[in-house]
Amino acid sequence: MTWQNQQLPADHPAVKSGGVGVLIVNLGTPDAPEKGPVKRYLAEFLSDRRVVEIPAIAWQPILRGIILNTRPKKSAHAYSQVWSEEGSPLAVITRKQAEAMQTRLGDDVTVDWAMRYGTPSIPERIQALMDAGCERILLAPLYPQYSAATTATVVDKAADKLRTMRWQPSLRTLPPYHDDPAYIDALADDLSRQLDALAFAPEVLLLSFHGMPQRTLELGDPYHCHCQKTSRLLQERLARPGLRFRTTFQSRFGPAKWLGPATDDTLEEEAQAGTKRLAIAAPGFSADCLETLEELAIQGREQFTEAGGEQFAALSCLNTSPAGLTMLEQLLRRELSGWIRS
Ligand SMILES: C=CC1=C(C)c2cc3[nH]c(cc4nc(cc5[nH]c(cc1n2)c(C)c5CCC(=O)O)C(CCC(=O)O)=C4C)c(C)c3C=C
Ligand SMILES: [Fe+2]
Ligand SMILES: [Fe+2]
Repeated sequence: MTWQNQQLPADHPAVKSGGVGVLIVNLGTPDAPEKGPVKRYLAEFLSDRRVVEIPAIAWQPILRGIILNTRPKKSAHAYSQVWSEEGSPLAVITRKQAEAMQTRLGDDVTVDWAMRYGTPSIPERIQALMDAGCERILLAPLYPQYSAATTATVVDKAADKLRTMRWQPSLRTLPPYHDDPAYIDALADDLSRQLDALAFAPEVLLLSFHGMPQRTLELGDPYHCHCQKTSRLLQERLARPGLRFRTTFQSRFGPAKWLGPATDDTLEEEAQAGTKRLAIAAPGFSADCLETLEELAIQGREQFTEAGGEQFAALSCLNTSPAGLTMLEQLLRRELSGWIRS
């Protein structure tokens, strides 16, 4: 960053300028695994019109009258099962990813992190980057597969903040990277390493992506196609004798039809069909979170073993693995091109 004060008149306020910032963003998480904080978080998340595409006049009474009075207790219990000493896994891992990027990218850039819902918020961190002199900001939503409910809503939130600013930073956004060789290589390396380290050889590797309403596919959201392409490219790289792949969608929410096949149904179906050894990976999540640590690793194991399966492993997300960080550095450097020395 450049201090330009020496060029300013003596009575001019101090201004920092000329810096480059990176803002890594993930979905968001409650501040504590308790009913109140979970309710606040869900109220913000599920009021986003990009997430629940039902007119507010119909949706808000259902959300406020039913969902926010029932779900927070259940979700808080689920969060309490995965919460760590340092906090919510999603927030902790995202912070560590940002710290690692700061180390790798060096002093040319200021790296920060934010959550789309909850804290630290996108507007607060954009302001902090501006205050630190970053006139150029690379906004990096860590969603390999684009969806309106994830990637687009991050950009919306940043734009809301920019709308309030007299002196706006220049903004770039990290494109989806679902088929980027750097991403596929990182997943292939990291998942191969994890498969090799298992005490058993799985018959099936289930690749589970977060679900979306089926309607989003019909409306033109590329999410489903991005997930299928990631899955195909990854399968080509992970092929090994005796290993079969399935691509599934998890975390169904609400009564509408969601993308399928559903992860939970598939776990049961596989066990009932005689599969005894199964591993599951979640390539669409950049960081382990409630959806992987509780829904897959805890509930998924129960579903599989109760239906007759014997050996089950939930593989970790890229998180702060060397392969994951190297990929992230590569993607960020590419998008920072022209802004920093390469
Ligand atoms: C990875 C991409 C994600 C997509 C796509 C996505 C869509 C989506 N999610 C919901 C509803 C919920 N998701 C919840 C948690 C959650 N979702 C993602 C990611 C995607 N969601 C993550 C990383 C997390 C974990 C957050 C954490 O704190 O660890 C939840 C909250 C938890 C719960 O109560 O079960 C809900 C609700 C919808 C409706 C949707 C698409 C329209
Ligand atoms: Fe979700
Ligand atoms: Fe879930």
